[in-house]
Amino acid sequence: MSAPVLETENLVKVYGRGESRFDALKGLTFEIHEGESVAIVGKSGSGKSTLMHLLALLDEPTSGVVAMDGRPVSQLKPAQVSALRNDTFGFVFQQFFLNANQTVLENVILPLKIAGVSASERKRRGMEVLEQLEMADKAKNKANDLSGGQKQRVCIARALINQPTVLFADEPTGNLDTATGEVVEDILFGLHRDRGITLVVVTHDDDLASRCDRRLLMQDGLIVADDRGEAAKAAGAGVGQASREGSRQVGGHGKHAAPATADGQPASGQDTETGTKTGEGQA
Ligand SMILES: Nc1ncnc2c1ncn2[C@@H]1O[C@H](COP(=O)(O)OP(=O)(O)OP(=O)(O)O)[C@@H](O)[C@H]1O
Repeated sequence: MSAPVLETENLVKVYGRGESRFDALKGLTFEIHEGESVAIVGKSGSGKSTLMHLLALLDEPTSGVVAMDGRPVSQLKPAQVSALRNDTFGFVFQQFFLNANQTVLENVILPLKIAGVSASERKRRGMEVLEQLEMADKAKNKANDLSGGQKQRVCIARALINQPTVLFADEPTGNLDTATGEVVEDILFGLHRDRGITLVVVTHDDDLASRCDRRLLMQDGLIVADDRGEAAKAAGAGVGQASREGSRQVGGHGKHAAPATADGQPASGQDTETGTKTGEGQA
């Protein structure tokens, strides 16, 4: 089986303190392997989004380890974490987080702008990815003019612009009607199948979850089931392997080891995060 791309060890997240303390994650140890599609499922409040934010390096754990290609993220400087996030991850959110007043193309190329890519190269790559998502004809439209499904395609295009190895999607079909949601699902699983992108999806949608290789069921801050599909089991990755393997020490360096940022430049990923979180309502 492929190498783990993400690992956690005894991951804990506590919000608040004193009487308002809330233990959102209570010590999670598991691995996500390169090329897997993983659904994080569970009731509202069980900790799904909290877990995704920690895996995606958008938030820090209270204790425990998140490791990327075997390297604990806590060993990296903030600028390195941001660069790693920007270079390796793509994000798709239920709420789209598009800038309503910018064009489709401008929204899609924002991560490249932050990364300092030249204007001509930005446009070339932006149009390329819009073509892949059959949205090139809308490149000059304002993001606000699009339908929900079109907006989510633009979000996927933006998520792909940096050629991520891991795509995180938080309720990607949550704002879409069933038919449009299926189209978006097909795009995500097509990327997973054809490009080997690792897919980590938080969802309440059983249909979407069932298309993933693996489902992590969360309950009260714990993973209470790690359900792998038959194909994964046949490949020797039966249920329980994650927790057995997870107890081993994480360390070493992999191909996603932090990019050199010795010059201490501001993290492009951090900026990207700000950029991708530009809510429509704020635009
Ligand atoms: N910033 C915060 N401060 C305090 N508590 C928080 C914070 N963020 C989340 N929580 C709490 O942590 C728990 C887990 O939240 P989380 O958003 O991870 O759940 P979820 O499973 O994704 O829920 P949903 O399906 O409703 O989105 C919830 O009880 C939530 O109220």
